[in-house]
Amino acid sequence: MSQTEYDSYPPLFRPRRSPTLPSPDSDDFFNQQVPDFDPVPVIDSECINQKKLDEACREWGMFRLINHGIPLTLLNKLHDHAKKLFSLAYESKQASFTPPISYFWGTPGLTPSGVVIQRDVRAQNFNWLEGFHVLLTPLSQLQYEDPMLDSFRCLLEEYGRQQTRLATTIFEALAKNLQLDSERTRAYLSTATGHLRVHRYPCCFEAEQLRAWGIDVHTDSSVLSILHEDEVGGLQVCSNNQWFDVKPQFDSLIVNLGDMMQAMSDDNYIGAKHRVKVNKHKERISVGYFVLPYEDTVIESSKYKPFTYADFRAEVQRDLKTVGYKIGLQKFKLSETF
Ligand SMILES: O=C(O)CCC(=O)C(=O)O
Ligand SMILES: [Fe+2]
Repeated sequence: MSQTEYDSYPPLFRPRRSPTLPSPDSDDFFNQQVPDFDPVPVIDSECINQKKLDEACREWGMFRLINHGIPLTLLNKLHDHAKKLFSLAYESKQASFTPPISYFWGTPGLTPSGVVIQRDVRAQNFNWLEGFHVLLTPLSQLQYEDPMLDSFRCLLEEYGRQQTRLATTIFEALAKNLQLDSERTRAYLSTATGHLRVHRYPCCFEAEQLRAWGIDVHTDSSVLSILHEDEVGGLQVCSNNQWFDVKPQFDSLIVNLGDMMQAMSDDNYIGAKHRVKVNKHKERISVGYFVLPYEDTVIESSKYKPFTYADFRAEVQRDLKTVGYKIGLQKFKLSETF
């Protein structure tokens, strides 16, 4: 890449001196080798094994979904388009996108419409990523004049439809295992809240000095998140206090449970703790789908005070502004009674 090609990077991410070329045998933490072994439990979407699904949710809060039915051509096109848009000049990305597709960088902490939440000064560590936050429901009522943007919109819409289908199937299987009654099953998943985050993780040339993360350790606030990633790798998941590299596999998806699912399951299922490493020499693209409960539905749980997603989101936004990070479910936990 020539120096001008870094025009697409947010200024803070641009190399301060010429980036060093990768040495062929370097195999350090930031110069990832794709792991041979994949630790994440596998679930076949065409024939869901309820017991295996239950175990994966209890132990990992994450599983790999195979036979998901999303055409590879759609995935390829979506990634190609995303790469093209990310390679536009940073200033033009900042200027050209408004909801329902908004551009962000440096933090995944956004308001529902995709505006970066200004965090407390103590948390001015940047996450080494940029992205498009996409609201799916309004997307279908819109057309862009720019043909490139409009074909991106069409791909996002189709991808969103596929994700809605999968999220519904997965949630029904989870609700069955948890024996949620049909009224709760209906109220706990609102596919109208579905949104996408298309990410690019730029190269981080000074990874050792900066100690940066693509995304720092977190749990998602969602009911479910469904991730598709390219072949670069970098996603890690924590299970039983140990970190594992998730093996990138272009033809499968990674599903992780969010905080809402953890609360709905009375803590029997885990909201997966995960993070993304930076890479010194390769950019990475991933696309996440996130789905929430209806905002005013009260989530009843034996472990938490009754709360709505709107309460939860307000608390998370307050925490980001005041302490700089998300405290999350802990804030709603009922004190243990002995
Ligand atoms: O890019 C990834 O692999 C993970 C993204 C993620 O964790 C998130 O957006 O919450
Ligand atoms: Fe996440």
